[in-house]
Formats: sequence, structure tokens, C-alpha cells
Amino acid sequence: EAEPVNYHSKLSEQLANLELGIEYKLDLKNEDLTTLSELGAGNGGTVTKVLHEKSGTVMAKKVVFIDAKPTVRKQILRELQILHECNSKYIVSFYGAYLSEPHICMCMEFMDKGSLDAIYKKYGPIPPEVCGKIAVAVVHGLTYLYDEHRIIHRDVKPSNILVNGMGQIKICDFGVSGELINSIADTFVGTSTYMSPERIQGDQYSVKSDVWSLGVSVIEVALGRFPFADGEGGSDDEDDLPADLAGTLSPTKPNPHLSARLDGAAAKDKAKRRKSRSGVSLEGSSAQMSILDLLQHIVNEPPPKLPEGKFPKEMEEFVNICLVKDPAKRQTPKELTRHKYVVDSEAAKVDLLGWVTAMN
Ligand SMILES: O=c1[nH]ccc2cc(O[C@H]3CCNC3)c(Cl)cc12
Repeated sequence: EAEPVNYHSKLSEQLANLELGIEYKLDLKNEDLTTLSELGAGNGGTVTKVLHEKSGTVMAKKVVFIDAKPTVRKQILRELQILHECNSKYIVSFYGAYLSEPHICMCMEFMDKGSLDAIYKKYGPIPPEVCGKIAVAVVHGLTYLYDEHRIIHRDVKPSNILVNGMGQIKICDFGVSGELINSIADTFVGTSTYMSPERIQGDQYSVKSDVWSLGVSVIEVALGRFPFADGEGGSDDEDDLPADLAGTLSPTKPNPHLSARLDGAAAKDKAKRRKSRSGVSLEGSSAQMSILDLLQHIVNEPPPKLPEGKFPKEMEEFVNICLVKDPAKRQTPKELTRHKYVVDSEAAKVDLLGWVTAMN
């Protein structure tokens, strides 16, 4: 019988190393990767499904265009290396990153069932017991990132929570490289509508800001729609912001004068829309709640919550704790790992495999 093709031996060698806990790193480069299909876009990059020929591994490759000096790109590449140390069952695995000037390419574990936003948009609201498993994954993932690496995610939302065919739920796209955050922030046009009140107002934010975003995300996937929407829009695609505000509403560069600007701009926007409703159509005035209204709403109005009595009591309570507006009173991810909803969900026998298998 012919010798098994060498990549079998390579794979079994790597698996052996894994068992021995021996770190091994693939030296990744474009010519070794065959593009299979598009996966998604967002957070300043496009993601494709690729095959790494040498190891036979299917990967998700994220390509980010960095409009900066080559030295900045090299710095980002160095900072991304920390992803090799981010090892948790709640964090997508990182295979490596490389420069393909002027792009940075990051290869990660492929999650074949995709992101939660795509899942609920295709299959409808996510069952409460699955939401429990999502809360467990995100709370433990955030706790790991902060406790082990002092990393704050900065962009928790359904499109950054992924699922695979084994029913595993993992988070991705967290802010690991300061330089990468800055460079994306500069070009960042839209507004993360998962932003906590303190970040919208430019106050100091912390890991608790990720907890607010988790609360909004759990309501969204449980209801099957963005919680601030209730018919008024607030869609997550980027509204056209007044030019002078675009680029300032980034999830990482809080704008200290924002709330004053928000009130002014939103009032103007509302007046425009009022006029438009009176039959005078002004182009650019959106009938939906504009992003500015939305940011102002998050800052000034009570937090969203699950409809009473339709979900398990401890789920309602968990969400309400995540959505406490005052960060001083909001819990940290670590404290939430002890919440009844998380503890019970972790122990619960939920047929995640059945759930994902039902998704063709
Ligand atoms: O399979 C994946 N593994 C790792 C990462 C990843 C990121 C993806 O989309 C980005 C863009 C929108 N949010 C996350 C998508 Cl759609 C898939 C993956």
C-alpha cells in the first residue's frame, strides 16, 4: 500500500504536537490559500472561506485594508501575534496573520454555521435556551480576554458571535491591536448601535461596556430584531451621518462633545423629518429613526428590555443587569459568570447540535 500522502503525516504530526501542547505555527501566505467562497464583511474587512493546501485546513481569511504607512502595518502585524495566545473554547482560533501590502490578512478557525445575525435573519428568533448558551459563551469569552490578556472586546454584537456545526458558540473581531483599532476608527463611517451610553458620551469606558452590548445582542437574537427598532428603524447598516459627525462616531474614539452635538443634530434631523412628513419631501431625511436619534435615545431613554412574561424570569433579569445604564452599577463579565441564568444555562442540556443541524 502506498505511503499515505504526506499531508496526512503532516496533520497527524501537528495533532501529536497539539496533544503535547507544542506550539506550532503555519507560515501563511496567499499562494498557499485557495479562495472557496465569500463569508461576510464588516469591522473594516472582508472575510472569505479559504483552503490552506499544505495542511488541508479550511479557514476564514479576513482581509483588512490599512490606509497607513508600512511601518504601521508592520506594528499591527506584531500586535496581532498575541492572538496566538488567545486560547479559549469561546474564542475563534487564530492560525496566523501576514502582510499582503497594503492589506493585512488574518486566518482564523472557520465557523461553518456563520454569525448569529445571519442565523436569526434566516431562521427567526433564537430559542431562549440557546440564548442561554450564547450568554455563557460571551460572558466566559469576555472574562477570558480580560483576565488573561486585559483585552476589551469593543464590538460585541450578533455578527461577531459565530456558530459551528458542532454547536460551539465563539466570539471574534475583538480589539487586540491598538494600532488596528486606531486605523479602522479613522476610516470608520457608521456607528456601532450596540454602543453603551457611557461610550456614546465619550466617558471612560471599560469591560462593562461590552456587557451593555451583550445585553442588546441577547434581546436582538431572542426577538429576531434590533431592540431599538420597534418599527422606527435604527437598522444596523450605516445611515448617512452629517459629514462633520461621520468618522467621529466610532466605537473606539469617543467624542467628548458628542452628546451636545447629538442633541443639536438630532433635533435638526427630526425637524427635517417632520417637514418631510408634512408632504414636503427633503432628500436624505430618513423616515426611520436616524442613527443620531438612536444614539440620543440610548443616552436619554430607559434601557430596552425583554417583553414581560414571555421569557424565563432569570433571562429577563440577566438582560436587565447587562443594560443598567450607569456603568458603576453594571456588573463585569466575570461577575456575570456567577449569575443564575449563566450558571443554569451552562449546566442545561441543550441540543445545540440539533439546533444547528436544522440549519441546512
Ligand atoms: O468563520 C469565521 N471565522 C472567523 C471569523 C469570521 C468572521 C466573519 O464575519 C466577520 C464580519 C462581520 N462580523 C465578523 C464570518 Cl461571516 C465568519 C468567520
